[in-house]
Amino acid sequence: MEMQQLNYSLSTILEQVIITSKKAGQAIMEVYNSDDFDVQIKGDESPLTKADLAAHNAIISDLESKFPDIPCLSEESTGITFEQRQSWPYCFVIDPLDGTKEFIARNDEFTVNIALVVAGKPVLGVIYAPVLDTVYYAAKELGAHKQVGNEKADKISVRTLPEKEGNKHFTVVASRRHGLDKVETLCQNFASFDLTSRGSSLKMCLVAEGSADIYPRLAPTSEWDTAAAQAIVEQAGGQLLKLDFTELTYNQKESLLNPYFLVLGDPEFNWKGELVIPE
Ligand SMILES: Nc1ncnc2c1ncn2[C@@H]1O[C@H](COP(=O)(O)O)[C@@H](OP(=O)(O)O)[C@H]1O
Ligand SMILES: [Mg+2]
Repeated sequence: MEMQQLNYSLSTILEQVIITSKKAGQAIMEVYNSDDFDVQIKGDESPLTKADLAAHNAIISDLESKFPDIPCLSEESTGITFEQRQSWPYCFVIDPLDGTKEFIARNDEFTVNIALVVAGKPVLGVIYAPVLDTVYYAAKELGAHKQVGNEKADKISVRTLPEKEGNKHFTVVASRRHGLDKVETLCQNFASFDLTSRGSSLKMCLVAEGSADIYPRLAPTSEWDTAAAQAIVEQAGGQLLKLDFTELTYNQKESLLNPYFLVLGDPEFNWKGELVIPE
């Protein structure tokens, strides 16, 4: 499917999606500050709060009115079958509140994720962290940016691996909650590395902005957890790849679960030669 089928430019969509992500962030903050989360447990045993639903509603009503011909696939959408979405040439892929467990734990590391997927690839992504009032955004051919509050937006890019005592030194970012033992195995050939943790899509933003070198995700995620971040990482010069080093795709299969994946910074480094990929 060609890009020109979209009825809007990516810069028009990006401008609106940033506004929408901040509105969703405000809806989340109202719940965060009220102490009335009303935590329920969903069918997949993940938690759901009033904030997830308030953010979902804010995003859907905004995007449906601004871009009526672009369908929305949100973590909190129900009843959309694969048969229906299979025919979509493009769609928004939305996680209204990524890091619900971090939200409940009150550690501030949660985000609103909105991506535009065209023909299976994320071409635009916005990640907004409401407590940090920080937005990461990117679109194809427009680069990746980070903006804190009302400060000037900075262009971001992945970094070249730093050296320590003559060896490459890696900053590895990992989930607080999932797959840490497997990460240690994956990194066993690194001469030196340090580990840092973040909730939600902020892990991928750390690689995109050149604060971390690799984020291995050896635990389950869904398409809305990665679509926006993949656009940002790629525009920042990095990669988000499956364990066989091929690309992740979106809205191409019935299951919305992602395979395990690697987020890689330095594009010049021989990651394939250095990582110990689990079976
Ligand atoms: N068993 C599972 N299946 C699918 N996704 C899972 C999962 N366990 C965790 N996740 C995903 O991992 C995300 C949190 O990752 P992390 O712990 O790295 O911050 C969750 O985002 P949500 O908070 O949006 O549900 C959820 O989507
Ligand atoms: Mg999520």
